[in-house]
Amino acid sequence: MQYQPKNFPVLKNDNLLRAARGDKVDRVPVWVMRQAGRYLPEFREVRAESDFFKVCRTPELAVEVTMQPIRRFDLDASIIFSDILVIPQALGMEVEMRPGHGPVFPEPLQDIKDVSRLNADGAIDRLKYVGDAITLMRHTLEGKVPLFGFTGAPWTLMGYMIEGGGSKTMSKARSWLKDHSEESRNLLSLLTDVIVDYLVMQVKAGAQILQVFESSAEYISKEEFIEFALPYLKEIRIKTQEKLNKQDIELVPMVVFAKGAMHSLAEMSDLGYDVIGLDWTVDPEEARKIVGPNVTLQGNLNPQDLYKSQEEIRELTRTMVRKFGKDRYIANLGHGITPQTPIESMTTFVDTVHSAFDD
Ligand SMILES: Cc1c2[nH]c(c1CCC(=O)O)Cc1[nH]c(c(CCC(=O)O)c1C)Cc1[nH]c(c(CCC(=O)O)c1C)Cc1[nH]c(c(C)c1CCC(=O)O)C2
Repeated sequence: MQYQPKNFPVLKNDNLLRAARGDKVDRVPVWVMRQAGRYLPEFREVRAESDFFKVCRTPELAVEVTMQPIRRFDLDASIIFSDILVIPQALGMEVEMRPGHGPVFPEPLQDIKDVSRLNADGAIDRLKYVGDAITLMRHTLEGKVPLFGFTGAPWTLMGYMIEGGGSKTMSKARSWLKDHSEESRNLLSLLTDVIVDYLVMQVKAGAQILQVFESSAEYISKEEFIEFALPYLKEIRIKTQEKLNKQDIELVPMVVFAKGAMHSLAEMSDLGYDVIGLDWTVDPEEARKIVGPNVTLQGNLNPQDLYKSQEEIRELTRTMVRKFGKDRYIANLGHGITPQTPIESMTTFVDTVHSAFDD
């Protein structure tokens, strides 16, 4: 089947894009990281039938799970179902998603010589299925809400590629930064170039806003973050916009979410991203003071708070939203929603965001 990235339905609810650009909104927009996930029984049903990466690679299945939270909750954005680890796959690395364990690379990068195994030629062609899912999703959404594309950031991808999966410390990857700085920089640059082309491809396919996940920033020091993460995050923003401009494609807002890097909010506010995603460790008013008025903030309820009573969730959410204020703000959790979260808590969260300024 051919998916044509044109004649998309007109966007009806553009509150999230307006918030990202700093324009006035009718209501505070809200979406949730991992909003398509195992806390939804209909998601578990799809996953019972199909392997994780099969869902990613089959546009009809990816669109089905992307639509699931949109059907259930009054959300202001959708995010295409995929994973950050599709990039290492496209570079030739094998990645499995093991139930109850998470991602596993049977053959991680064990030595700097292994970097030569990576094959960036044709990587974007091998990721065409993500573009196809995005295009089909734009048609399926009928303009209800905007669609996010996303990518992992270079340091986070490098970490998984070296550790061979999740890690409590990322110590092997960190020792590359220390003992093989130059080779680490080469790897981070290689990833940056692929990421830029991947993001441009997603926008061409129909993504209306982009989020860059630097989820493993939490494992490195501020000094390492400034040396090995920030420059590449900046390059991604600049080069993606340059390439879109050159091809006469309208720019889309860009979000940077660096979990565990709240020590560097001032530095992040200089990267030129429209939106900074906050994890739950930072106070909304403190964050606003540090970044100034010209960037949108996104976040940041602790996902664990969704295990509290509905009354407590209402109170915490309302307080948070009122601290951020109505302008230049997108409500979200401070990280992904977790599998055991009661569905009712998600409804309470979303509806409380929308009513936070009603009186
Ligand atoms: C680090 C990272 C990964 N993937 C991602 C990140 C960055 C964000 C973050 O920090 O959470 C990003 C991601 N992964 C997924 C999305 C989909 C879109 C969304 O709804 O947000 C997004 C944006 C689906 C997924 N990706 C994964 C699931 C759950 C696995 C399953 O369905 O079997 C989902 C819904 C698996 C995954 N994928 C990854 C891990 C570590 C795991 C296992 C952890 C877990 O089991 O929750 C890598």
